[in-house]
Amino acid sequence: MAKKLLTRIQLMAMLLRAPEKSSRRDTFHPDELTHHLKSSPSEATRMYCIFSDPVQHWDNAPYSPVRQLLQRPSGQLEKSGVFTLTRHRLRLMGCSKWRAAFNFGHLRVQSKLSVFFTMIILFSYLFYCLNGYCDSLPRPVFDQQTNVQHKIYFHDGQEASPEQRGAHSASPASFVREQLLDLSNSKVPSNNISIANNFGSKKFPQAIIIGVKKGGTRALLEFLRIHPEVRAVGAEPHFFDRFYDKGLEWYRNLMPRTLEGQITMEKTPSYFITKEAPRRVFSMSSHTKLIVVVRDPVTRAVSDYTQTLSKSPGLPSFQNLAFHNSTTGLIDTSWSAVRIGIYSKHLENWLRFFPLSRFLFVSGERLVTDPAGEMGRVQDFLGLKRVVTDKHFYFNQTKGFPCLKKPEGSSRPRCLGKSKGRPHPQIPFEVLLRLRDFYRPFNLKFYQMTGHNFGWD
Ligand SMILES: Nc1ncnc2c1ncn2[C@@H]1O[C@H](COP(=O)(O)OS(=O)(=O)O)[C@@H](OP(=O)(O)O)[C@H]1O
Repeated sequence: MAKKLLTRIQLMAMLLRAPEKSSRRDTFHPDELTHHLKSSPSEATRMYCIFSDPVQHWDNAPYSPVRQLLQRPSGQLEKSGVFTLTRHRLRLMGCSKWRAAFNFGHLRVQSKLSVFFTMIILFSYLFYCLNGYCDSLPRPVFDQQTNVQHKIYFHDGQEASPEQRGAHSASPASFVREQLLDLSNSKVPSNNISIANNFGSKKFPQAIIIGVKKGGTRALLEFLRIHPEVRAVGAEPHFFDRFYDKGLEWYRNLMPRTLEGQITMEKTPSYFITKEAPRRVFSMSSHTKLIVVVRDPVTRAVSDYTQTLSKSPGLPSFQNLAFHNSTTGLIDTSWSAVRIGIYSKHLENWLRFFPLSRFLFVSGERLVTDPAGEMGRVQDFLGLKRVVTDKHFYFNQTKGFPCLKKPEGSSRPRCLGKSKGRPHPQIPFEVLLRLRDFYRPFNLKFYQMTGHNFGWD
């Protein structure tokens, strides 16, 4: 038993070895060769013999057993022949290179066991994939949900402040590492690589969640992904702001495959504040549906700051960044955390290309207090059946947010990751008040533009 196991291991090692040089032809005797050819077939392995010079080997193999084996049914000798032989026999024939595969028909119990275990591993892998877990292989797409410093730098095309920049490792490698880390931390199921996804085709998104940063965009996307007719990229592609020069085909390739009737989606909240984004999206398709998750700009700014602070603990205080001068109370609109919240300004830019009917404004607050209600509106807007309903949500007391009973690709309940729903630092009341005053006219304008009072004032 042990000996046979050893032989098997030797054989395995042999198969894994680099191609060998043939042994010299004059080292064998015809009788010896015949003896080898008669040996037990159970030891046999299907060998693919590749001759460096087939004609020469043919000429130099005058012994009939060898000749029979080498000769193809057509009588022609080919560069690559298939034989049932042991390694030793192949050496004798002067194979210069060879490859091998197990001849299952001849395997004994131990081998069958190893085949059995291999099959178990394969089936487990298949099962795992079909459940959507194996599609998180590294892809050329980046998620920005917790990549704070990166977002400060790129989110609105503005450079970060020196402190923020100092904390940010701007190298592409670290960026990718952070992005992948973020994806794995948040356990966001992604859709790109999956055995189950090999059907359908990759299409440009018909609907995009274009904003706003810290509005609740991740929650919305994850809720939507429960819908069987929605397929979405898990990570944020950032095509229309950062990677536009990669071209539309690059972008389309990031998309998951969809079947007839399914909607392709993506979310990149920085599109909303990117000047060039409306024109770019429009030139991809003027029919693109645009979803904007908006949240009270004051809370949004604090949320944005909280995220930055979590990555750069040495960050100046909120009020230091929010005000040009704390005594005059002049708001610094060049700080992205403040500027993103001027929704009416950004919307104006989009309305130059898209009619209002192409937009859906989702309330970030209602997405927390009434996720099913808000999801109903979203599904209607996308022309989908109302599949995602209140039965999909439960309120997690510890998290303080609604969570999914059964997210996509999982049978277990799941809340969003730690980067969502972080406790905010205490900001002085008068600072918040001043900021609220600042936003009021912009909010009113935004209510008028959208025909929806979000009740932030
Ligand atoms: N269900 C649920 N679970 C957790 N968090 C939720 C949920 N619904 C909305 N939110 C709010 O989403 C805020 C983060 O917004 P985004 O996902 O748009 O952030 S990001 O721009 O992608 O970084 C996040 O902001 P913070 O509370 O400041 O962390 C949440 O308030």
